[in-house]
Amino acid sequence: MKTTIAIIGVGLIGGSIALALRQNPQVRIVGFDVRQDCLDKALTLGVLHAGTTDLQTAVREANVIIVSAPVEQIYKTLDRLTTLSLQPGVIITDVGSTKSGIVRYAQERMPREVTFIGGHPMAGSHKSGVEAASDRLFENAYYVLTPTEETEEDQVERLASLLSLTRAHVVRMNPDEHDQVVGSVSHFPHILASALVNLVASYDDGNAWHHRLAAGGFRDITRIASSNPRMWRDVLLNNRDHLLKIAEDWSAALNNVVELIEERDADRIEEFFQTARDFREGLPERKKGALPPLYDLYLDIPDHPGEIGRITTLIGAKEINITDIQIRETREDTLGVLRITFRSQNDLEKGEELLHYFGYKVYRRE
Ligand SMILES: NC(=O)c1ccc[n+]([C@@H]2O[C@H](COP(=O)([O-])OP(=O)(O)OC[C@H]3O[C@@H](n4cnc5c(N)ncnc54)[C@H](O)[C@@H]3O)[C@@H](O)[C@H]2O)c1
Ligand SMILES: O=C(O)C(=O)C[C@]1(C(=O)O)C=C[C@@H](O)C=C1
Repeated sequence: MKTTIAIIGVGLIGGSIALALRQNPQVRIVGFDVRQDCLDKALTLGVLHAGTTDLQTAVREANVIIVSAPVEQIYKTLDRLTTLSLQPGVIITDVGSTKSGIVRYAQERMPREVTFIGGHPMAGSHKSGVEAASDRLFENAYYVLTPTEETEEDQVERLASLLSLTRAHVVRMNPDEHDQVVGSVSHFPHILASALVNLVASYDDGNAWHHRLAAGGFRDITRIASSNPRMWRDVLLNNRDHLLKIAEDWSAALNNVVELIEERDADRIEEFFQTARDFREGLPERKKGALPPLYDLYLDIPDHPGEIGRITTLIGAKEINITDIQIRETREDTLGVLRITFRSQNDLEKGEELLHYFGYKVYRRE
């Protein structure tokens, strides 16, 4: 029997879930978005079977409704869903980056015949929109579900079994515990990355060497500062209490380091870095499959006519397959950053070696 899934908000996350679920031929995906252009793109990319800007049409036949809009819009969507005609036994879930507020809100409003189960796939990107969606975005990531004591077990199992098509590890957590943990490993790092970028930007106003010299380290730690500002505005406002506590702990931790520098305490400064390194090295690695960004290579190119042609000729001559090539930015009119997307890991490695051999400075990360 066919299962109909309604995806409410067909962007990066909604689109990625849709792509993963539609691999099962028994699944039919109907998308709803407030923007017709997002639906058009999703239909062109083969993400949806059907798309509509009418919420009632999207959810009428749905057995599972996945709300994948920005957090504030999740609340509004839940309100609207309570007024619409839904299938008996329907499961509604969301993908919001915060959980306590949303789960409480749903519990207070959803009628008995509807099961709401909070959800949060712990993978994503600083990119937005369905064009960045991938069927393997969640592969080997954790997908957190936050059922409550009242949630029927067979409904949780039904949803977990459906979501296993994303190849994520579906786990269960209490919503408040989720918000504390994710606050420290995801939300707070986004604050730090953006605060650091803003600090350097303010220095850069007086001395433009700051952005010119910003190299690998700065780029690595600030990638997530390129994320969608609206999304993160909602996340911070929704995880206020945990974030305020984490910010307090952070201030104390930073003050500790400042003291060590003031006291010129070489041993403890080294210990500080060693402790961080040990924990960082122990983090589980996500072994993903063909997620396209894994095959991206970035290289600085001189702004000479014919330079890109030379690079593609070198790559083509060695029969290395590329799927995309893009000029990312131009620095100081002398250097540009070229992103080359290779078809496979093997192609990427061969391309990297070749370009390095010909004297190009190549990076795996932007
Ligand atoms: N980006 C990430 O890394 C990430 C990871 C996990 C979870 N999330 C969560 O997923 C959700 C979506 O994030 P995203 O990165 O996919 O954003 P996105 O901007 O790529 O997509 C959001 C989509 O929702 C649509 N939308 C906006 N308001 C809507 C409404 N009222 N009803 C229906 N659709 C609406 C937008 O038009 C857009 O197509 C957010 O709640 C976010 O917290 C994001
Ligand atoms: O990879 C990124 O760019 C992300 O920020 C993904 C990330 C994260 O912080 O890890 C961001 C928000 C989510 O809710 C889940 C995952």
